[in-house]
Amino acid sequence: MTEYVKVGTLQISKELYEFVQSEALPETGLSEPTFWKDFAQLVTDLAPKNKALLADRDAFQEKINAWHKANDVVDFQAYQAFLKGIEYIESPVADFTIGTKNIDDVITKQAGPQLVVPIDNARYAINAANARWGSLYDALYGTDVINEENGADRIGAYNPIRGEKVIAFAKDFLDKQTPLMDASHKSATKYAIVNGKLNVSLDDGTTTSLKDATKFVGYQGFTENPHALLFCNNGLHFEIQIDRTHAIGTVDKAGVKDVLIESATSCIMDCEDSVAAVDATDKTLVYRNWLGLNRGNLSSTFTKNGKKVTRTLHADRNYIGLNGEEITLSGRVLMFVRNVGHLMTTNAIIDEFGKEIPEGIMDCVFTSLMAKHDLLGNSPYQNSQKGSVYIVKPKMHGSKEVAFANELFNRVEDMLDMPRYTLKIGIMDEERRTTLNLKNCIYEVKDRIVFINTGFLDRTGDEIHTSMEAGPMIRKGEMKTSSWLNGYEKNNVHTGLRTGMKGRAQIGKGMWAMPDLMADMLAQKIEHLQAGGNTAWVPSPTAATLHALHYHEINVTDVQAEIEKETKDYQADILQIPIAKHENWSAEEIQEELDNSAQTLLGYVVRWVEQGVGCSKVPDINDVALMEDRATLRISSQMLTNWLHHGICSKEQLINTLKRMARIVDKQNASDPAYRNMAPNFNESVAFQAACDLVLQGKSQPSGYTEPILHRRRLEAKEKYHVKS
Ligand SMILES: CC(=O)SCCNC(=O)CCNC(=O)[C@H](O)C(C)(C)COP(=O)(O)OP(=O)(O)OC[C@H]1O[C@@H](n2cnc3c(N)ncnc32)[C@H](O)[C@@H]1OP(=O)(O)O
Ligand SMILES: O=CC(=O)O
Ligand SMILES: [Mg+2]
Repeated sequence: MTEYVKVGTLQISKELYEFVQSEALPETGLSEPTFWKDFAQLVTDLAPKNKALLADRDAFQEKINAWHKANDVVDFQAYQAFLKGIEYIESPVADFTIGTKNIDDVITKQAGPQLVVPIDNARYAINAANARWGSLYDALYGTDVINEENGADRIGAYNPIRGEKVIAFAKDFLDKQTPLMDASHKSATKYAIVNGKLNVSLDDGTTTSLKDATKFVGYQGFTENPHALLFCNNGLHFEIQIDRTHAIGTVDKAGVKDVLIESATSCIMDCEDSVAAVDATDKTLVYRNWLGLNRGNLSSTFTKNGKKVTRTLHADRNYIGLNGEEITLSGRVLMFVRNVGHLMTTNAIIDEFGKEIPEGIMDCVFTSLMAKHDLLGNSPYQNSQKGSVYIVKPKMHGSKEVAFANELFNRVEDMLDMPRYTLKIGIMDEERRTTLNLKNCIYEVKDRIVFINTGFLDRTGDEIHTSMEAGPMIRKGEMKTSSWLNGYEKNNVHTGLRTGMKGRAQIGKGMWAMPDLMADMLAQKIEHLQAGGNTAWVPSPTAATLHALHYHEINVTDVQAEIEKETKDYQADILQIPIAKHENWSAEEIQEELDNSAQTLLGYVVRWVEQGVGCSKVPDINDVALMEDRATLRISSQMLTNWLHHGICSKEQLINTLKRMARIVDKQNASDPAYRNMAPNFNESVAFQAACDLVLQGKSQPSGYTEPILHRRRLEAKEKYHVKS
């Protein structure tokens, strides 16, 4: 049972209250009574507006459902006119350019990977903050980028055959991005700095230098014996690291032990879809970790490979420039924090009417409050060099909801005594009404926006839910190549560029959701840059290091300059509903799709509900480990709901599929001592019941979101299994 402290008209969970009083508020210059008084007023003023916006969502959905029941979607003109008539498609505002100021260079000048991490996991979150720099040798050695042919397997201790392949790959990278005049880095025997230039001795006794001397920018150590050489290419850095006493350096002709890559330039510390935070205890952990990141003192101690490790934030990296000047590069990513959207309420704080307050309002206040410590220099490290706080706001539908976020940000700035537009916003373009009205959405925050990003996973869930009544949807795997999705991706980049984001903001692309398939990522994710994205999401630091290689290959600014010339309007593509021509599906194909969705859904839900894990690697039907979070769950649950609704499968078939897949998921988790089987007592399993709710009640879930059911069932599980809340 949550214990509350009454402060003015609010009741605040004791745990959260004490955390704010003793850890978050001190050294912010804010007075506690004023803080809570302002907080109460904020809730009084904004909670009703928040509620009204949610009612608008429901009203739109009802109208759309009714239209589909009464009309044939093939009549595209009528459909488009209907959406305009109900103002689901808004009238576009006049052309404008964003005017955001005080944005860090990472956003305006550096194209690079964006890592996402569940913030409730301190070990991962610190790792993510430190993922600015990553070892190329480790990223190659540990993943399938280097194949296991000809004895190069990954098993056991260091395999020199594999090591050779790693080194060859890395030297090919050097030859491509920082080529030598008439020689390969593979022939280098010594690197030195002579007269402010890189001098490379070769194994034939000659010396050479770089083809483009400007790419070499600094070093560590001595000119005769540097231990790090710093290069910059397309705005991203990397180091050749030299150590002739190191196990790898000793067998390398030039003593090279590694290539250190500037990897995740920015990172999203996620309070949303990758965490399971359902009550005051969970939310306090989320806020405490974010505070620790902003105060620079978050640490995590754990045992790895039999050794006790304490992980803390990395310091900056220092080099000597070619004129002897000192160069300092950040040792950490630029941190964004993703708040929750407008939907959920939280029992961590109860308002004057005895009601839970909107969680999005609470997140905005507290994540901004923690970030004030960064602004005030209460940390040995600085996140923003420009005095900004970077908040990602997900799951907004249309421009009125963005305007509401802007109002909330204004109010929070006033409350926390921050200059106007300190709080920057990243808009997730991941709901259909935002995609269709993206220009208007950007306009509402034109002086604080720093990114738009295609959250294609949520967006796919919303596509299915919005058009639930239009017909059965195409299979999950076909979504990627569908017209609406391609139109949506293009529209995002074009709208960003037309509103002046080139050189001013991030235009981001979505998550690589197969964390173990790094060879495929390396082959495919370059498309995100070719499509004009100056950042794209990766699930792990290793993926960030490998994805960074793409930014060395392609100069995104040049790509954006080309795309800027195009004038196509993508609305007609975006409105192509992905209805299936299902008549040709065989029984096997249908069952295969049901199995696949049911397996990933159960594999994710069981850990969420029973263990409070918000992001998991779950094997699909082909044993490919997929990153599953609440957005991928939204897709699989809405997919199953849609097929059930349109009679592609029966309820009995669906439940039998879930039961069969539950047994498989139980087996997959057999080695986890904390795991509770779902089979055979399905009625006893809170997780299995949650999965059934998600599918059977999917039609009535707001926008097809999974949060309401997950939260309810997680709270039930916490009570049943006596987990502290
Ligand atoms: C649609 C959307 O909203 S997408 C955004 C939400 N998704 C995410 O945030 C995905 C983030 N990624 C993750 O949470 C994880 O990578 C998962 C759950 C997918 C896989 O986790 P695991 O199964 O533990 O991964 P795995 O065993 O391969 O790797 C663990 C190691 O990698 C590190 N790691 C993995 N992912 C991350 C990450 N995102 N950030 C930092 N470190 C990470 C861990 O710290 C750990 O290293 P350590 O032992 O030195 O601490
Ligand atoms: O948040 C990301 C998404 O794809 O959804
Ligand atoms: Mg999302």
